[in-house]
Amino acid sequence: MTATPPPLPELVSFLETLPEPHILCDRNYRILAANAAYRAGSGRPADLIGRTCFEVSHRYPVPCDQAGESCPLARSLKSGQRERVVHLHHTPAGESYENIELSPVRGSDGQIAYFIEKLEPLPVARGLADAPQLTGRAPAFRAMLELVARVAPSEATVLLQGESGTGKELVAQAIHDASRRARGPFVAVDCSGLTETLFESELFGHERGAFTGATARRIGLVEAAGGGTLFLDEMGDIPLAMQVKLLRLLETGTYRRVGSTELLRSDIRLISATHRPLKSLVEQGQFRQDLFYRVNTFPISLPPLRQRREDIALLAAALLERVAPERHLSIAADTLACLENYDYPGNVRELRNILQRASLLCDGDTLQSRHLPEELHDPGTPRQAEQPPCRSTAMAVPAGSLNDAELAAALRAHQGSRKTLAARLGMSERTLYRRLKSLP
Ligand SMILES: Nc1ncnc2c1ncn2[C@@H]1O[C@H](COP(=O)(O)OP(=O)(O)OP(=O)(O)O)[C@@H](O)[C@H]1O
Repeated sequence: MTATPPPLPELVSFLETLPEPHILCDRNYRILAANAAYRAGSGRPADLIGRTCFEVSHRYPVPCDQAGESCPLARSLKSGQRERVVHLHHTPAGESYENIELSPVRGSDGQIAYFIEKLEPLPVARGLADAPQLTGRAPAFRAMLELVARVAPSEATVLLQGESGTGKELVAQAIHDASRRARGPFVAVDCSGLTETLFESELFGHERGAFTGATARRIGLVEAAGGGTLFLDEMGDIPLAMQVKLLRLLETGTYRRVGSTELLRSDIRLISATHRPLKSLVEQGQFRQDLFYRVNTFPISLPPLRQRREDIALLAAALLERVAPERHLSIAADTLACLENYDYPGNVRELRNILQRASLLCDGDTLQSRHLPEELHDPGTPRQAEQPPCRSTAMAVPAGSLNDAELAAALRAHQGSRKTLAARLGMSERTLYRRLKSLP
């Protein structure tokens, strides 16, 4: 390793004035200076200077890129320019995602001599269990979070794509919370099942007398979201005729209330979500191509839970705290194995519902595999066949520990298909049909 000349005192005193936490590193990852904001919030070791950034922030013995993470310093050395990444760091508040911006500083010979690293917490996500926030640390989750961190501060229109229950609404809220509009409203609209007329008046509002039943003037959701974010969930379900009006809103920033000729101006950022690939809807003529290009400016794919199984234990702990906050339940090892081995067609929502149900069935303080629904015991699928079935240590709960009244209530509250209802209740479709048939 080549010795690095001590940094100019002017550079160190400049960093000292910056309000955000900053450190100065050399090419060999050694910390040469840390500003007051970093020291104040750090709780990090007092003997920082001379230690490496990977050891202090990650407790890694080797640079991040050798530990399977992207290293902004290595990237910046290669690209010669500023690099940004999201990293999971050890902080006094536990593990926390941080937005890192690394800028190279060149010496008089034109070579990179130092790096200035700015570290800002990404308050919307946690690596460890923390109730309402996005939880996860799997590579697929981190890649998604990196995109969230990049796009949030901009005004770009975002399209979230992912299966039902992967956390699209949570991510939309996270983008809003990390944006300049965070103090403004976040208005979520479920576009599925809205007819054209209902959609138009919901979105744009209506004047008094605009149609039968319009007894008073009503502002629309676009207006309600003014200064904030409008989240359109299930974008693929918007009727074709409404797509034109939505496109006009996005292109010109203007719209009219139903029954009015007055042109109103909107100040919204649009985030939309879909579980159906919009591109194929375009090919089938069900979605306008021009609108597709307009909303697809910054697409983000949310990984299904089965593609981030390593997060299941972490998520289960976080979700259990949410569904049974007072009980501090733990999960038996074989039960966790069942949970980790299941495919989750309903994704994180299904995991949450499975845990909610299990917590109701469990009288003690440890969830056992007999508290899980039959699907998780069923050694039918190829993946489950690879491992010993969970049945070995536990007695399966008869399908449908929900009583008839609970099942009927769930049916009334559910708006999607029977398939998603079955997934949400943690039972097979077959069982659901059988139970529904026998309802009094
Ligand atoms: N990464 C995550 N960390 C913690 N909770 C999560 C995460 N992802 C999803 N959840 C939880 O899972 C549930 C479903 O999430 P959400 O409603 O955001 O999914 P969705 O993709 O919008 O679903 P749908 O397509 O059916 O509308 C919520 O309770 C949410 O809080």
